[in-house]
Amino acid sequence: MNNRTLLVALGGNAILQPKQEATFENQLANVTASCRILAKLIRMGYRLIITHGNGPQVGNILRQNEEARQVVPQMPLDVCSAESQGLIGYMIQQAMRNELELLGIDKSVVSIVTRVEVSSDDEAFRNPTKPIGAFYSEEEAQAFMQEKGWIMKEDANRGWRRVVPSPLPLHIIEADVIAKLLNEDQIVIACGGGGIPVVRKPDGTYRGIEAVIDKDHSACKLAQEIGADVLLILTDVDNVYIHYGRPGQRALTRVTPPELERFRREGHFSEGSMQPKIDAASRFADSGGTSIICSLHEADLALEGERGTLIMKAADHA
Ligand SMILES: Nc1ncnc2c1ncn2[C@@H]1O[C@H](COP(=O)(O)OP(=O)(O)O)[C@@H](O)[C@H]1O
Ligand SMILES: NC(=O)OP(=O)(O)O
Repeated sequence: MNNRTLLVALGGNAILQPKQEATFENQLANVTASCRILAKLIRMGYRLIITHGNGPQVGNILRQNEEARQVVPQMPLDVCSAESQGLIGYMIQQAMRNELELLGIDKSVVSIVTRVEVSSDDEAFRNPTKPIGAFYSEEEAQAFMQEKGWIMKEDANRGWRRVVPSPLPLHIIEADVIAKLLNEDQIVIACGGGGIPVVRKPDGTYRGIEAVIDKDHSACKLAQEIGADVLLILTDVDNVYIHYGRPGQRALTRVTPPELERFRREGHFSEGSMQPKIDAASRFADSGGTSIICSLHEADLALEGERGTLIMKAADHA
């Protein structure tokens, strides 16, 4: 048995695949399958903190609010993020507890509504880049931009999506309580959807701000603040690749942050998908931790060093 602390960042596909309708049933089925895999890691003896994306969900909650605003008051985007933490946290909490029950493991699972400090001066507020909600065709996107004033961009050749500001996380406000729960052997779901963005006022109080933080960036920050051993970024590809999807494609198995930086400059990683994972993994490795990017389905093998892309500082590779 080992007692290492894993911060698991669950990718969007673990909750909703791009072509699926965003029904509760579809999402719960995906989350249940994902929790079956995560439960194996708990059986292997790892202590787990789970964080997750919320792009499709927070976009849909925002749209529900906008469409229903003649009937019920509209909530701001930070509140929509909080709602998405509850929605997804509930699904993971229920599915994970059920999977543990089936394995005869008596551990409780708890979701924390997590606030994350950002700067109101972050340049992201002038340049929205974070895709949320559903995918649309170019014609639909043009109509939304004209009629509703949305800012929309093409997302990795999969269609057009609305984009919102995505500032960098500065501090996980609930980090202390997350660490305490972990020490009490609880499985903690935290920083969902990158956390609820808030800014600190001069008097030390906080207020929410309308944005969606990238979950990979917050996962790295939380992993650093609670002293996790491994940042495990689970997605739908088995490795990070160079020349991805092109002739000469090659899987990276062990790599250092400076090597990744060289590959980034050569243009190997897509901005809206792999790049935030690379940034988060490199930053965590630079601060002395181990990062792994791998397929959700191979998480256990990746932790044994048999699959996935391992990112560590150069000296640790020796
Ligand atoms: N160099 C690369 N190596 C591997 N995958 C890449 C690369 N560049 C872009 N990708 C894309 O990144 C995707 C994973 O990112 P994303 O869709 O944001 O995942 P998630 O929703 O799981 O966080 C993969 O499906 C792949 O298409
Ligand atoms: N907040 C966030 O990064 O969500 P996705 O991973 O779903 O884009």
